Amino acid sequence: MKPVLKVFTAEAIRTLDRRAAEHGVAPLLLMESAGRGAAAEISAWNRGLATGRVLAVCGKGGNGGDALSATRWLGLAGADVQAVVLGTPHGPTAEQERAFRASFPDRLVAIRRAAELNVLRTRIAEADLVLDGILGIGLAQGARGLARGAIEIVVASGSPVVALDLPSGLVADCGAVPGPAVRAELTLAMGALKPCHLLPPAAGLCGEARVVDVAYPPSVWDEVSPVAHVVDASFCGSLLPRRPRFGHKGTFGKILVVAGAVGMAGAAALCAEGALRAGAGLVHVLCPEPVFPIVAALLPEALVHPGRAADGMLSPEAAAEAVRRAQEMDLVVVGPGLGRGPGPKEVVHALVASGVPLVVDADALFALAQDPSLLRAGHGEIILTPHVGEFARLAAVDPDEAMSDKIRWARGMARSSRATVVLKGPPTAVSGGGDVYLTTTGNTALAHGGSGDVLAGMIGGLWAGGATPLAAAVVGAYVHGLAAELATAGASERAALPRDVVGSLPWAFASIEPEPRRDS
Ligand SMILES: NC(=O)C1=CN([C@@H]2O[C@H](COP(=O)(O)OP(=O)(O)OC[C@H]3O[C@@H](n4cnc5c(N)ncnc54)[C@H](O)[C@@H]3O)[C@@H](O)[C@H]2O)[C@@H](O)CC1
Ligand SMILES: [K+]
Repeated sequence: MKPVLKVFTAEAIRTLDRRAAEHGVAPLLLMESAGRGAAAEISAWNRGLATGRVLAVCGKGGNGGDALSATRWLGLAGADVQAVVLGTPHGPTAEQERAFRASFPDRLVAIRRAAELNVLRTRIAEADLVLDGILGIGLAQGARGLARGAIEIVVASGSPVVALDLPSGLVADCGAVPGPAVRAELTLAMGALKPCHLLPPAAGLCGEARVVDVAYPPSVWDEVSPVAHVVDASFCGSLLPRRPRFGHKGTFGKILVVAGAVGMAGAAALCAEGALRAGAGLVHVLCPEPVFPIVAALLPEALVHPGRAADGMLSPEAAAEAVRRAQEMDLVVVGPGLGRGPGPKEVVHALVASGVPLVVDADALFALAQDPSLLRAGHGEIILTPHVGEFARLAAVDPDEAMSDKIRWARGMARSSRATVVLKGPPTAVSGGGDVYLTTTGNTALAHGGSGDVLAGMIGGLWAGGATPLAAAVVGAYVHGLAAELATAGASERAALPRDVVGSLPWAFASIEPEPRRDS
């Protein structure tokens, strides 16, 4: 079983191509393996469309060659195939053009000028399925010229599209959509996933993304490093902290949750429950005195302490108590529903300065963003759990840029702050400054206020239970998403709430726990 799915940049794929050629594997052999694999995948995906009228729209580069090869194989299997080639192909793509003409005479038309694009319009109207081979990883900016015209025609046609490697018009290495781009029902990533298959908004144009094997010599994979890893259940299961059979509540970690304000008592309760359900032995909550009875009533398992309050929030005077209580714990989760003002700011700054291990979430991220230098000066271990908006404020970057390039940004902030960064999803990107891990579990049930509070608590619970900060963050994000999926099995994503998600955690954890579930 593959523990993780690796994600590669366009540059890494070009290195694979180059090294394969240096090992003596001709580009045409790679292209043919990609094309044949794509044809098999398309047939498995929808046999009816794969044996109907199939039109390949091909650029002059390698992506066009993939489409010509795949379509030739579909034609050999009985499909009624046509190809439109834009411009004059070179290299292996020219070989593919010759092979296509030889196999299906009069079924290939070459377009050299924009004025001839009407041919494409006519052919598309007659097709049941379009294979998009206009542009692949060769695109670094918005498509221009013939390619752009062809993309616009494919989009306007509304025909079902299978994209080869990536929907034309996308840039492989990020989720940005720099110009007109094809919307595919199925995208066949050649050799490996690229960031555009995972990151919004580009990932929204890929439809279902599947990987097609390309016949690289196995050794060349060792010569490139993935830019990210998509984690799965077995990988997360292997990262779970062990639960010794004779363990007691002290064995599994003591956590202080510093959270809540008037009107946001639920955030503190959801966070504490997330920590308990992620396995923490003891969870204390420090919240402003006015909400103390509510938090205590919401969660009988937590030990709740009333903190000094001003304006319905913790007051600056509560900072000393927060630090004192923190020092008796394994770690602190600070931020959910904490509010914004001098009290929360003072509390957060004092906790960061104290050096206690911290999960910093929500309003505590806001307090940190007011003085990010504090983060770099802090000497304790810190996990930051921002959503894109919070991240943008902390890193002083445009939110759209942070979202579409979150692999790079998560790693960059982890490096500059020396914290573990959880840049929340979908997908969620986690990095401790080295590898970046993506979790793709979850659904729109998580798009309700309160979800993040549960996640911050879970990460704290896993960390206190013995996971490394990176493992706690990865497993927390993965299982949080799984719990949302379980909470919506046979139920509506719109109606499932964070408390349903938190209630599904026992089953979500069970689905990743390796057997046996306990150590003796
Ligand atoms: N070894 C190989 O030959 C393999 C090729 N593969 C395929 O080859 C693709 C990469 O091939 P290429 O490097 O030729 O790249 P592409 O096929 O993505 O496109 C390159 C072409 O696009 C044009 N172009 C670049 N920027 C443009 C812009 N802004 N507007 C319009 N046109 C633009 C270039 O002039 C060039 O002709 C992969 O995506 C994949 O589909 C893979 O199947 C793996 C094996
Ligand atoms: K394409």
